[in-house]
Amino acid sequence: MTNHMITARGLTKTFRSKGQTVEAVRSVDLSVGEGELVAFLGPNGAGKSTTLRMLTTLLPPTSGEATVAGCDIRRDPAGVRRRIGYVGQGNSGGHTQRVRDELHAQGAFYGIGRRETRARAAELIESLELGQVANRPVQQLSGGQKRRLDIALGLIHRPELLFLDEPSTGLDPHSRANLWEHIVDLRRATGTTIFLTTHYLDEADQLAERVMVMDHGAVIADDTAWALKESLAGDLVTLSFDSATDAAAAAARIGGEVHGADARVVTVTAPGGDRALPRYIRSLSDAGLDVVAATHRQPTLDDVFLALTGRSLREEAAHAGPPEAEPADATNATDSAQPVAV
Ligand SMILES: Nc1ncnc2c1ncn2[C@@H]1O[C@H](COP(=O)(O)OP(=O)(O)OP(=O)(O)O)[C@@H](O)[C@H]1O
Repeated sequence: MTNHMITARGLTKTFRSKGQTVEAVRSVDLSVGEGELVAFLGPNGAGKSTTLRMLTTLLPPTSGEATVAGCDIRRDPAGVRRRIGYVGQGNSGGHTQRVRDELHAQGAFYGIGRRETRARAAELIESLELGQVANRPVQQLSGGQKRRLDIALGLIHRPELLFLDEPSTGLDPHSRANLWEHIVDLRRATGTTIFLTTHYLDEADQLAERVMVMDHGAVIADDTAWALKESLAGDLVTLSFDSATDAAAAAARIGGEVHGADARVVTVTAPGGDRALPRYIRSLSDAGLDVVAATHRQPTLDDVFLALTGRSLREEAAHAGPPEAEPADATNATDSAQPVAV
C-alpha cells in the first residue's frame, strides 16, 4: 500500500442514553491507502455510520485515535474537514434553491473564489450528468439525481478523500447502477480516495477494491472481495439424492451438511467447486450413492458473512424491510451533504 489516507487505532464509541450503554464501535483498527475505493459492509446497527462519523469529525470518539488525510481527528478536526468530502445518509431534498446555485453556495461556504466555484460547479454538473436539471429546484430532482447532486456537493472543494454513507440506498436498480458508474468514473479521473458504506453485497463485491466487514461494532474481515470469498467460503457444491438415507450417507462420506425440507440435499464447501463436483459424484457412485442433481456456485460475500457470524446478511437486510423509495430527510443538519462548519 502507498501512503495512508486513513489510519485508525482502537477507535471506540460508546453511547449512553436512558441509562443504557451501547458499544457502537469497539476498538476498530483500519487503514485505507491513497486512491483506494473501500466498501464498509455490515448489517443494520453494526457501527458503520458511527465509524464514519468519527472519521469525519462529526462525533468525538470515546477512545482511540485516527488520522484522516494527514490530520489527527482530535487535534486538527478543521484540517480533516477541509480535506475531505462527506455525503451522509440524509439528502439534499426539500430545497427550493436551484441545483447550480446550491453548488455555488457550497463553494462559497468553503471559501472558494466566485470564478473558481462557477468553473468547478460546471465541471461537476457535467461529470455527474446534472446538466439537464442544473436550473431546476433541488426538490424537483429524482432520487438518483439528488444523490448525484449530493456527491457533487461533497466534491466541490476537490477533497482528497470522499466519505459516502450508503450512497445508493433507496434507489432503484437502474439509478444505483448509474450512480456507481459515476462514482467509479470520478475515481478513475481524479484518483480521489473513496470510503463508503453499503448494504448491497453485490455492489461491494463488484465495485470496491477492498471490503471491510463490520459486525457488532468490530471489523471482522478486511480484504479484497475475491480473497474473502476464496479464503473463507470456497465454492458451494449442492448434491441432491432420492432419499434422506442416501443424503445422510453422502454427507458422512464427503463431510457435507444435509439440508432441505425432506433432508435430501447435501451441501459442501470445496475450493474449485467445478473440479470438485465430478470427484464427489464419482466417489459417491463408488459407494453406491446416486446423485440425482448437482450444482456448484461461486461463493458470495453473504456466504463469507455467514461463515464468519453464522448469520446471513441478506436475511437480516430482508428482515429490516425494503429501503425507502426516497432517502429520508436528514434528521440532523450535519448529516446532510452540507459541509460541517469549520
Ligand atoms: N446517538 C446515538 N445514541 C445512542 N445509540 C446510538 C446513537 N447512534 C447510533 N447508536 C447505536 O449504535 C449502534 C451502531 O449504529 P450505526 O448507525 O453506526 O450502525 P450502522 O452499521 O451504520 O447501521 P445502518 O446500516 O442501519 O445505518 C446501533 O446500535 C445504534 O442504535
